[in-house]
Formats: sequence, C-alpha cells, structure tokens
Amino acid sequence: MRPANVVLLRRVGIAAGLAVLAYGLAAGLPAYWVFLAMSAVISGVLLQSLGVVAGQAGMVSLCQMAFAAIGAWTTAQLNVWGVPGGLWVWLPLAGLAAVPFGLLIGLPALRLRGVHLAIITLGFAATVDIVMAAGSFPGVSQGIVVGRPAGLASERQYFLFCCGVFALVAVALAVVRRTRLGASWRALRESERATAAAGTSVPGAKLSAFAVSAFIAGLSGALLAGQLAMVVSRNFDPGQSLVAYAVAIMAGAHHAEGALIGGALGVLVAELLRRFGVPQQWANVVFAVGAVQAMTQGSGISDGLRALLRRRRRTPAAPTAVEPPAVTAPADTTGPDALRISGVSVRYGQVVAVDDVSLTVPAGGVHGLVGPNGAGKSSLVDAISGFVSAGGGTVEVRGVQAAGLAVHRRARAGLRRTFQQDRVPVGLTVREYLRFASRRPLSDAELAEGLAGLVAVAPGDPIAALDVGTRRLLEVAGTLLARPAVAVLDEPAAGLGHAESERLGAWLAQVPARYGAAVLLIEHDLDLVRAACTGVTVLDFGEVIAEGPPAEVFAEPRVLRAYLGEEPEEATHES
Ligand SMILES: Nc1ncnc2c1ncn2[C@@H]1O[C@H](COP(=O)(O)OP(=O)(O)OP(=O)(O)O)[C@@H](O)[C@H]1O
Repeated sequence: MRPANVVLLRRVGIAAGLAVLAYGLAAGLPAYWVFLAMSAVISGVLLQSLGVVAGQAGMVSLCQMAFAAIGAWTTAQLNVWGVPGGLWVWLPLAGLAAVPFGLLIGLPALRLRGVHLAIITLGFAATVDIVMAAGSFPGVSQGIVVGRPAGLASERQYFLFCCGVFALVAVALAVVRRTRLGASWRALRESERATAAAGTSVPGAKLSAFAVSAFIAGLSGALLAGQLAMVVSRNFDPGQSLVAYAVAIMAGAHHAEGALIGGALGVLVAELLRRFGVPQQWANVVFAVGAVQAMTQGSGISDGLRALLRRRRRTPAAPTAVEPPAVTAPADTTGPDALRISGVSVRYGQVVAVDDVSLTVPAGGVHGLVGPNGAGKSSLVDAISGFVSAGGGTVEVRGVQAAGLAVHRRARAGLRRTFQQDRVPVGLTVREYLRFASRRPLSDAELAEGLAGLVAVAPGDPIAALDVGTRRLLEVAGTLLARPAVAVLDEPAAGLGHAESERLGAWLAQVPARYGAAVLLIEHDLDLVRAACTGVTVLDFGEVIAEGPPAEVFAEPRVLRAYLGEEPEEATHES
C-alpha cells in the first residue's frame, strides 16, 4: 500500500477509536466524571488556541482567558436576545466576536516580543477582567441561564458536543498546518527575517495567528457558558491565562493530542489535590515546573510521544544522493540583467560598512562576491534584500526597481536570499519547508528534482533531525525551487567538507540552466567561487576593489594584498 494511504488509514482508525472512546465515556462514566471530562475537553479547546499562537508561532500570549470571556459574554448576550439557532449558531458567532480583539492584541506583537509581549497581553487580560467585573454577564442579574438546544440538553450529550467541537478544531488546524499559512506560523517561530526573505508577510503571519487563536479561544468560552449555564467574570480570572500558557507549553498544545493531554492534566491534578485536601493552587506549581522542563528540553509531552512513536516505526533506509538530470540546454542569457545595483551604501552610525557599491549579475550568470572578514558583504546583501537601507542606491531586479519595497515583496519580485546563520524552521518536514520556501504546491517529482545532486534527504524527513550543513543546502534548494530571477546565496558551503564543497561548485554552475535563476554567491571558499562563477566582485572596507572573471581578479595584486594578505609575487605563484 502507498505510504499516503497507510497514513490516511491510520488517521481514520485513530479518529474512529477516539469517537468510540468518547461515546464509551459519555455512556459509562458517573455524572460527576462526565462533568470533569467535559471541563477537560473545553480546556483542550482553549489549549488548542494557545497551540497556534504560542506553540506554532512562538509568541507569548497571556490573555487567552480574556478571548474566552469575550466568547462567553457573546453567547450569554445572544441567549438573552433569543437569537435563533441556539448554541449551534452562537458558538461560531462567539468565536468571531473574539477575532477583532485578537487582531488588536496582534498589533503590538508586530513590534514586541518576549517579555514585552507578555506584559501587553497580560495587561489586556486584566483590562477585560476589570471591564467584565464592573458590569455583569448578560442575563446574570435577571437569572437567565444559557439554554442548550434539543439534542444537547443532557450532560452526556453536551460532553459529546464538546468532543465534536474539539475534533473539528483539531481537523481544521491539521488542514491549515499543511498550507503555506500554517508553515508561515512555524517559520515565524524560528526566524522572522527568514520568513520575510521567503516572501511571506511577517505582520500577516502574526496577525493571522492571533486572529485564529482568538477565534478558537472564543469557542472555548462559548462552550464553557453552555456547560455552566451562567458565567461570571471570576470564571475567566487573568491568572488562569498564565496557568493555561504553562500547561500549553508543558503538554505541547500545538498538537491536538497535546491539547487534550493538557486539558485532562489540568482537571485531574486539581481533582487529585482536592481529594487529598491540598489547596488546588498547588496544581499551578506542578504546571509551572512542567513548563520550565519543556522549555529547557525544547519539546512538550506531545513532541516526546511523537518522537517515541517515530522511533518505534520501522526506520526507512537513509536516502542516497541522487544525481541531477543532465543539463542539455544552455542558460538563457537574454533579457535584462537579473540584478543591477547602483550607488548602494550602508552605514551603522559612524561605521561605513558599504560605500557607494555598484554591481551587476547578468541573466544566466553566476557571480561571486568575495572579500575579507568585515569587508561589507553581509551588509550589502542586507541592503539588496531590504533588511537595511540602501542609502539612496538603486536595486533593480530584471529591470524593475525593487529598492523601497518591503523584504517579502522583493522576494516575491524574484529577489531571494539565504542566510549565513541556520534559519531553516525546525518545526517543518523537508516537504513542508520546500513548499513554503518555493511558494508553490510542489509535486514529489519536483521536490526530488530540486534536491537531486545537492542534498540527500527524503521529503518526509523532519528538519529537526538534519545537521546544520544539510539544512543550509536545503535552504538553497528551497530558494531555487522558487525560481527567482536572482538567488543571493550567503556562504552556502560553510560547514561542508572539501569534496562536498567541490560538488556544490559544479552544481551551482548549472543553476541558471536548470532553474532559470541567476546567482550572486557570497563565499570565502575561493575554489568554490572559481568552480561556480563566471564573474566576481571583490569588496574591501566596503568598496569594490576589483571585478571581472575569477582567474583575472584573483591574480590582481590589490586583491591579493587586501583579500589574501599575501605579497603579489608569492600569491601570483599560488594562483
Ligand atoms: N549592526 C552593526 N552595527 C555596527 N557595525 C556593524 C553592524 N554590522 C556590521 N557592522 C560593521 O560593518 C562592517 C562590515 O560588516 P559585514 O558583516 O557586512 O562584513 P562581511 O564582509 O560580511 O564580514 P564576514 O565575512 O565576517 O561575514 C564591519 O566593520 C562590521 O563590524
């Protein structure tokens, strides 16, 4: 059977098993335990909302209970108004009501991270709490309870309804996970710079994560209103948002099973403590310790379980490097230059890192950019790709002006880059990453072709299991599979051995013919530059000191003095 069918069959089996379990629990558990199980599932829905914003996108959110409160408040109000459709209709409306607040909280997240974002979100939670406590929830003063429609009236029926909502959210998130949006959340967690450089809007990714997260939290609030029949602001204490965050991190709520385990632990630990007469607040200490442990290890309970399952399954044979198909046609060198920069300068305060640099990468060309440490290469790449100002210079991509565009817009205009530091998102598989980076729904055949001759990995491999050198080559593959006008590759050979570096040089020389992309190659390995490049520019102290074919440029006395630190006579002999 095909692997995809096996996976589908396994998932259908798990879903059927869980449905049977839910029916069994609803039918067999005593009423008190049905109530507790219901609380665990509702809490699981809330944790799934944290799984999006914190687990996947890596942002701190300490206001999920505030989103839930807005959902519950909306439900209570719709109940008082007697809006037809009952909880079936009120539930999605409650989720939607929380979305604008999610977007509102997402706005400061565009600039703030870490502890600053924690303070903002906690502040929002406290504000919502004060506002809600000042008034009362709709219907409370009149004693109007939230009614459940026929079919959901009994506790057992409502428990199954909550399970259904949890499952729906889990399936929807699993679908989103496979899309570019889902990949962008997980890329965001790793590096905002790399996310933008792959053509994805970082503000868009952050805001969408907060909006989706608020929607799901709003659903959990509506479910709670249906469970308790009458909610008050005390049910959404801001302190509970902190506890939920800790549980989400500890359990790994970015996976559905993690959210469910977290929900169950939240209820069970509190219940155990109650039975032993220990104040329930001690449960928070348990969760805080669990969260610290998960943060230290870089993985929660669900990640641990998945790693265990992966190990138990038969390990597939290690993929071997596949030879790339032979290039039969020469690169297309017609049309405007792939990249033409002119008068680019970069200053950091008093430091002039790049001084009035001009450079051209012709269509179908592989051009090298070399220079000693501190010469200004990375600063120039940052200016070309839009991370720092180009100081009034111009950056043309296939004749179209790109200076002034945001990073992700330059990437979409055909100007792609890789990074010196490893910024490949470890939360993705090879297939997910390549689809995200290429911004195309690549077939497995296209994936294999993009990897051929470059890197020996299988599409299903988790990136977390790959070494840094392999990840860097994967980043090159993803960049080129986007078929940009020009790919700026920042030291792709760092961490490779001599033989691998040689092979990469031959591979890079064929990139224009294979991908239709020109290359600007930043490298310290001059043998690689000689093997791959038709032209080279040498920078020293931020200025261009030589330009031309590699053999000629590397023999120039000024280059040898500046770049190699050698006297011309010796060095001429060397070269
Ligand atoms: N953020 C910054 N603030 C201040 N100075 C900086 C900053 N980034 C780089 N510089 C300075 O700018 C100059 C050029 O640095 P840059 O990193 O661009 O050189 P490079 O050629 O890429 O070096 P390497 O080969 O080591 O990566 C150096 O003098 C460096 O100290």
